[in-house]
Amino acid sequence: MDYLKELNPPQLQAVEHTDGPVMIIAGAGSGKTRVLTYRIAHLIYSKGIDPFNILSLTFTNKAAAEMKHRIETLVGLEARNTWMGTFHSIFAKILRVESDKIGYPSNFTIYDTDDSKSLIRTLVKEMRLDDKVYKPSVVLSRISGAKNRLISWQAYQDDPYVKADDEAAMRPRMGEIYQRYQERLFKAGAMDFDDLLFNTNVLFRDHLDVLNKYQQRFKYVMVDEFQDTNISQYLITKKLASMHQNICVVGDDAQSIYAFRGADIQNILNFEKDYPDLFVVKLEQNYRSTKTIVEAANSIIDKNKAQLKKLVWTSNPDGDLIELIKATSDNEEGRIVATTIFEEKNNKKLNNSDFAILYRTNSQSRAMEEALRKMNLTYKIVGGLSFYQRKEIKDLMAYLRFTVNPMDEEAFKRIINYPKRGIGDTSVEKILVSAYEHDIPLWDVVQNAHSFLGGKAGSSVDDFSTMIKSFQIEVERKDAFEAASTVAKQSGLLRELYEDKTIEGLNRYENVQELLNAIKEYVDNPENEDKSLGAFLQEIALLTDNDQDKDKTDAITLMTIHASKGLEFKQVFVVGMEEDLFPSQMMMQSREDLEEERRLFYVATTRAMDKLYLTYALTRYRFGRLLNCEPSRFLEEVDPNTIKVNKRMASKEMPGAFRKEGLPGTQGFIGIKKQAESRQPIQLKIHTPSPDFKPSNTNNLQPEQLVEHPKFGFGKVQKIETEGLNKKATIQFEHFGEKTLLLSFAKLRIID
Ligand SMILES: Nc1ncnc2c1ncn2[C@@H]1O[C@H](COP(=O)(O)OP(=O)(O)OP(=O)(O)O)[C@@H](O)[C@H]1O
Ligand SMILES: [Mg+2]
Repeated sequence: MDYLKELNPPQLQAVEHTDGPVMIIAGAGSGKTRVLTYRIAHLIYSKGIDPFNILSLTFTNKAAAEMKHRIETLVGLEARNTWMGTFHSIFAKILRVESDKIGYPSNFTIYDTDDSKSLIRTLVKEMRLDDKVYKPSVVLSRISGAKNRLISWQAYQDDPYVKADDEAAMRPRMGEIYQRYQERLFKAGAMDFDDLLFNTNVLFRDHLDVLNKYQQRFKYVMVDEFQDTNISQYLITKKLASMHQNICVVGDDAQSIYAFRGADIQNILNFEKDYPDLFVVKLEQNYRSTKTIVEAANSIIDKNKAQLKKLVWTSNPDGDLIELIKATSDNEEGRIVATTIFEEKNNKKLNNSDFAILYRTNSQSRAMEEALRKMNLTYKIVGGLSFYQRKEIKDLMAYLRFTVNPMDEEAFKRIINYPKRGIGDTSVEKILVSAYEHDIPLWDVVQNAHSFLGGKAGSSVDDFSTMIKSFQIEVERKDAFEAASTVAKQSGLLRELYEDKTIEGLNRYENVQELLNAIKEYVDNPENEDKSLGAFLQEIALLTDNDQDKDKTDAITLMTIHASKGLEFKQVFVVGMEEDLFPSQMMMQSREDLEEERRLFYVATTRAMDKLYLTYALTRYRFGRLLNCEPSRFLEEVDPNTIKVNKRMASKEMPGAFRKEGLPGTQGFIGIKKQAESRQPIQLKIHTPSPDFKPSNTNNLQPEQLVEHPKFGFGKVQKIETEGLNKKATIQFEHFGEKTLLLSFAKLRIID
């Protein structure tokens, strides 16, 4: 076959070894995803396997769509019939068919994070607990963590260690909330994201006939990004493949970046134990990036202790050195990135889509966006506050959800009095409480609410339920688009938005129209067999933030590093390379955390094909304050032979104010500049803190005291000044000269 020529010998081996368990653990850009794609094509084309018998699990829906598309070009339209998608979307599809086995309606709702938090907030209130202690996000992450480890609420409550943990955290009633949360979800005919995995496990555990059906169906199982599967995902996959044992997993332990969500590197190690006759393939040649980038990435990941050693090399050209760019502020960082893209585009005749800007946290996009807009560069943000998280969209979606599943409590809360129909919070609470306490389905209570509400509120609720019933008839008779259009109009939602003539109001109106467009597109797409509203809603609930690049115009991609996994771009900017931002301050509790941050840095650098830029700012607005920043320790870990300081920017004069201030972090990198220009290996004079380094309380710091700074080393305090709310210390450092540091940010150890 011709397409097999597009593979190197080990890749070919992996593609042709179709039967029995196969594992490929290999570095970034070595063609793991390509192997999976070609393997599926090969199964269909050469082995005559029915695409319906092939299951492949990808990390994002976007990755699945891309793979499908590629397979289609290799073997034709038949490829559409393979089962391909994220764990969540595939399992939701199965659960929809089998829901009755676990007591759920087939049109169950999928709660997103906001719905889950809102439910938790309600529960905490009902239980009269302090919502500062039982913060919805904290409670949810605790529940989510338990579910990802397949700990049911019963097991949770019975486990003395878990209990002790919660008691230590002053949350003794956590187990009870978990229980109530599950009960309420069940009553609402709803599952949260974690339930999609948890309940699939339950389904397969308790219904062997169902398991057997899917085991027979999935003769071939494949998993991409295997390093980021959690135990719950792994168990389901293993069960599904256990009949035919034709399972192929590919991944890279160096790119495992979801430990905080329960992903477990242990899965890779267990895989060898679970399948003793495992066929292991090594891929070592990187096809994606230049030599410089591959060497830099290798030098970064080398610093991690916990990793499976592997070789990554490339026969690609050396390419340009990595450019290190220093900016005085986050806004200047944005401007430099935008200007550089503008110039590179013109010089090298590149498209916008050849560029990506990657950051550690979503909020960093703002400065980038402003700068790109000023230069008229088209961009798209992947993730962040996405279309489907906007209020007006959630409102209409809630109407649609409630019509399809009138037990959906969170949808109910959103729409019962929106647009306003004179039903106050007390009435709503009464409805919810009677449903909950008397264990009557919410919809039944709503339909009979006039009996206990009376007055205006009672008749309003009556009108509401009559309206919903008329929507339900629409949904039964019509396709998703027609039904949704009726709902948008007759609920009063469109009118409400239409009457708001402010720019924001107009935008919201257009957004709702845009949602209707999307539903139309869904209905018109021949690939979607089920054109019902229920089917559309399920598809939307499973769209992860990472998938929403609907518009296909040529745009620069802005995204978090987490979302960039598996992707590649000609030129990549990793911005905000600063201590406390990347590595993230939030995530730095232990050595393992630092290693996970480093793997994230490895993922970021390995997205680049031709050119990589690392940028940092000396000041940045965070948490509503202007902070001084230090360059990230990761910058020192990159092989100095692969990096240079961007000369144009380095020679640019910094504004006077910054020069005088003598901001921390500048000195070491001026060192870099000189040496990089003469192409010598870079030696940074950054101080290594004493092993017992612990920042002291500097409230009473006095002149003449001796201090240690983690980067600048030892120094003597010259003077202390107060400016507004900020206290500054001028310190004479042994090797770094005099520096003025803001005491609220500088980490100093007082030496007594
Ligand atoms: N044998 C090959 N010949 C030519 N190009 C190849 C070959 N193998 C892989 N590539 C190309 O190299 C790039 C990286 O491949 P791929 O995305 O499959 O790598 P990966 O190992 O999945 O990377 P990641 O770890 O980042 O997910 C792609 O553009 C792919 O088309
Ligand atoms: Mg890949």
